[in-house]
Amino acid sequence: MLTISQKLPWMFFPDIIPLGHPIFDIINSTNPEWLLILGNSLWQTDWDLRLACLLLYAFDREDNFWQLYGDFLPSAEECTSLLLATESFLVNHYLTMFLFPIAIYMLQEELLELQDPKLALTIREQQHRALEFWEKNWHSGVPLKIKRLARDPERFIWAVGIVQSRCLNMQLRIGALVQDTSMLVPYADMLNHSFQPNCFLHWRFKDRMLEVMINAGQRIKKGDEMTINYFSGLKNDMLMQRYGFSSPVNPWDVIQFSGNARIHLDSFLSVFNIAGLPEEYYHNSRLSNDGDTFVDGAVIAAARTVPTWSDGDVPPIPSLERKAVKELQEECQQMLAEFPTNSEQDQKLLDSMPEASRALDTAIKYRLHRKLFIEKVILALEMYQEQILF
Ligand SMILES: C[S@@+](CC[C@H](N)C(=O)[O-])C[C@H]1O[C@@H](n2cnc3c(N)ncnc32)[C@H](O)[C@@H]1O
Repeated sequence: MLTISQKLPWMFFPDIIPLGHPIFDIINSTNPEWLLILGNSLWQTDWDLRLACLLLYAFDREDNFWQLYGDFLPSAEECTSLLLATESFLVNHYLTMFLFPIAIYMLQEELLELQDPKLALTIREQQHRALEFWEKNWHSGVPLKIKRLARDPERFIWAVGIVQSRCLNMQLRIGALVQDTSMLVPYADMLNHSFQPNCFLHWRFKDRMLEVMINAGQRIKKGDEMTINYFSGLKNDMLMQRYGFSSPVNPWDVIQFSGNARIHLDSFLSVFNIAGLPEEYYHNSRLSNDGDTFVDGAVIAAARTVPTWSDGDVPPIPSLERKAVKELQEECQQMLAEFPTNSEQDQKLLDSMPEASRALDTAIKYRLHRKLFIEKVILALEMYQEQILF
């Protein structure tokens, strides 16, 4: 396990850096504040740069476990982190598939394929930040024992991508001290994320062990995948920033509506048998028909994101409710129309390039997931207006 904590002396557990090693000074020059969510970004502080330095140091130390574990980590080509997105020559599939019979090659940026300029900009900023850090600390005059940790910026940016996508951020109690800590935990870092996980992680402070526990009410059969919830409440753009994946059924995803139309939350929730409070909405499938698979995280997200009247504001009137549904659907259609491609084209594009780089594949899936989410909201609104019962 590699851990780095916020407060001085930042504890290494185990403590692997000998006093006086120059990597110690490089880590010490970073901002030790821990995980702030500022605006749209999760990383205004340097926990990832600090842990990347530590990881690179661990790889370099002879007979260290991390030299072996490195074989389990994804290579730059395999890692989904968008920090590794590059400029690449990509066959312009829209043109080849839909307009021209001959392949037209164009210089495309993988990040543009997100079809989300704000997210692309954030990732670009993250890339520059990592690059600047490498340039500052890996200049030509540094000693060989630093130089060989990351001979080129790609190696350092890969380490930051690994750290961001595989690190756990936890509050640990060690003795009387409670520390905000970033940890790379071998094997636990192989667990995938789920919005309905069957496991969770627990820090056993007595013997400093991280346990994988099974969630209450869950059974894991042989062959079942064990999953955990990386972070509650992360929208797809945030999941992309940190982990390089997105989901079409992320219950936390959001659509920013700008019109005045609103529907009644209680009637919407009851049509889809969604129960609980906004922070813990769940689908009460026992109340639904057998085999009802329509409600998933996307419909739960719709309940959170569609503008609604709160209880007691105004009584629901069917004709007004239907009018509001229409307006909300039109706004969703407008959002879909503003994308340069539709979901069908995105899916075809994905199917047509099984050899695409991980970053490109991830970027196209992200924009596809966005569209599938909006389409599901449109459909949910359609079903709602058909089923409003008063
Ligand atoms: C902590 S690692 C999990 C183990 C990883 N799948 C592996 O093979 O080593 C995090 C990475 O796994 C992938 N991942 C985790 N959960 C996922 C999910 N629900 N959907 C798609 N990719 C996921 C993403 O690439 C993410 O960056």
